[in-house]
Amino acid sequence: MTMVKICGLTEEEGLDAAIESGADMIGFVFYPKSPRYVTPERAAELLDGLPPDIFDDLRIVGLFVDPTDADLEQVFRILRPDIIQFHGSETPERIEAIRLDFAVEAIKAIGVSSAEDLKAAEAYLSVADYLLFDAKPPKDADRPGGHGVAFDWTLMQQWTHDIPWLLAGGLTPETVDDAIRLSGAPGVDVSSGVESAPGVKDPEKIAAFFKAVDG
Ligand SMILES: O=C(O)c1ccccc1N[C@@H]1O[C@H](COP(=O)(O)O)[C@@H](O)[C@H]1O
Repeated sequence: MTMVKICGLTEEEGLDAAIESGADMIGFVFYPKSPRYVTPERAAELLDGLPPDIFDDLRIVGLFVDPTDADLEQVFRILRPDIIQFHGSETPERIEAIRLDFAVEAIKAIGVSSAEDLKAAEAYLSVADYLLFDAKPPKDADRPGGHGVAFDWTLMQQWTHDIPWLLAGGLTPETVDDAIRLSGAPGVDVSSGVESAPGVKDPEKIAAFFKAVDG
């Protein structure tokens, strides 16, 4: 079974569609420059209405970009993500320290445009619980992800390490089956590809995405 993460949830409709479709992970973006930014209070409000047994099979991911301890504390005072997604330039040492201090698992996002980027990712093997391979952002971008941009999925055929990993970047219901086949990904992560507008998830696209993954 391919692991699926739906990221950048802001509204009940998208959250319900992700859960009904069987998401393994759902992500909240705690990066203020993102159109998918939510306050910790809003994320907690969205989660509060859910039956407790949902969390037996669903992991909550908090996405941060180069967070300070204060950024993390501000969120952890209100809700406790199971996993932090590090989507900035965090060093392996910084991730290791946060993992221990906040007793949380870690996804490290790696921007990929060449095989050299895969080599650089090896530095995170001992400190991350998962790696997430995403396209690099466009040059003038004000945020490092969530642009709907894909990279050459076949590059991932060179990745041979055992660590669990997710493929991200520009995935859609139309492309995800090819992406899995060409990359060999054990998991996929999508945000803009299942939206009707930036920050607005489309329940029909979420359902179609899962259908394509399972297909
Ligand atoms: O979604 C964002 O706005 C965002 C902001 C800052 C860092 C990462 C962000 N999104 C993540 O980027 C990848 C790929 O997204 P997409 O499917 O291409 O839209 C994914 O992990 C998002 O969660």
